[in-house]
Amino acid sequence: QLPPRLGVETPHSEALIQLFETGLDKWGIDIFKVDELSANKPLTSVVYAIFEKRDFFSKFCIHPSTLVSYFSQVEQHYKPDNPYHNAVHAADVTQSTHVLLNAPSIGNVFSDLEILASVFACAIHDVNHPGVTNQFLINTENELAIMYNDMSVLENHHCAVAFKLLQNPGSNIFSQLDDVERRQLRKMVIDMVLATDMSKHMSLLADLKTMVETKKVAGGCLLKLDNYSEKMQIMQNMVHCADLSNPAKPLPLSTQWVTRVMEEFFSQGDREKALGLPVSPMCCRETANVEKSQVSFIDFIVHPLWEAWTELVHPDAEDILNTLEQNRDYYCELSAAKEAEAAS
Ligand SMILES: COc1ccc(-c2ccn(CCC(=O)N3CCOCC3)n2)cc1OC1CCCC1
Ligand SMILES: [Mg+2]
Ligand SMILES: [Zn+2]
Repeated sequence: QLPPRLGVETPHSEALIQLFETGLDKWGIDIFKVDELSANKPLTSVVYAIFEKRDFFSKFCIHPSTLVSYFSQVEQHYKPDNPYHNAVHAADVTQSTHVLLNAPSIGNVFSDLEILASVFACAIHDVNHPGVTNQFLINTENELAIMYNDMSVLENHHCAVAFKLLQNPGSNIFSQLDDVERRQLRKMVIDMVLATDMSKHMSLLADLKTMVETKKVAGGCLLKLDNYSEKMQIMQNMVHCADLSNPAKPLPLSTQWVTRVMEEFFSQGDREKALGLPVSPMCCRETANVEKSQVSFIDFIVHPLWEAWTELVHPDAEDILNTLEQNRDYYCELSAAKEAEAAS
């Protein structure tokens, strides 16, 4: 028999259905409200709503109860005590990618299987995140760093956990795919999740810029990309953009994410201090300059990436880039005001 609407038991199901009716396809849905209304099952409810909206249940013969069984386990494997890397972040990145996929200029570029892979990759991209960086795991010779030989340690772990959970009884949402599709999906998901490792950022962005230049030459429209590597480049950058989309969301959402990521960094800094390790950049709660860090993060990482993405899908992401630039100015002014206050 069918699971509850949106796959989650909550006293606020009507309000949640309303919120998805108006906001699921919008950049800037209040994902923290989704967390509240879904009784802290934001990921399961967001994935269920997207699968329903994209008709994935029938396209891929997925029984709703199988989806709920699998993503409830995935959701449980996101650590709720992480201020940042928790199921709300996973739901946020998944819903953000769902919106990016709706851009008219990439409307007919991706197959249903590629869209399924992208949505799935986002949902699981940080599963079982320990709330510390790859560098911390390497520096402390954590068993995960030993397991993955210091290479994209977290991102390899997220993939492995997600695919292991698929093997639990009644949880294999891909059981009705044929072997070729299942192998293709697995490869696409691994390629996307491993690309969320910040150490891949510069090469990913360089390739995106090259593609944008080529696209310009080809008369402005996105070619019907035929080879896997070009398509995968766009999918990897799309998921990476969504993973780095906090500063490009409406300010009330963006500031909440800043508080959360800093809290997670500061607790890592506390642990490094207690271990007698050098405290990582931006992880010292006494000396970190939160606003300045956001401005440099936007100037050196987020804006260049979103500028390239906006060119690729021109003009579909103009509003997102504008919001990013407004938010950057806000943090810049806040930083200057703090400095002025400190000087007075
Ligand atoms: C809301 O603010 C942020 C939101 C997201 C990020 C961010 C950076 C890289 N990623 C991708 C995943 C990754 O590689 N990480 C996860 C964060 O820790 C570093 C390794 N995500 C950074 C953010 O702010 C910066 C960190 C402190 C001030 C500037
Ligand atoms: Mg990650
Ligand atoms: Zn992430």
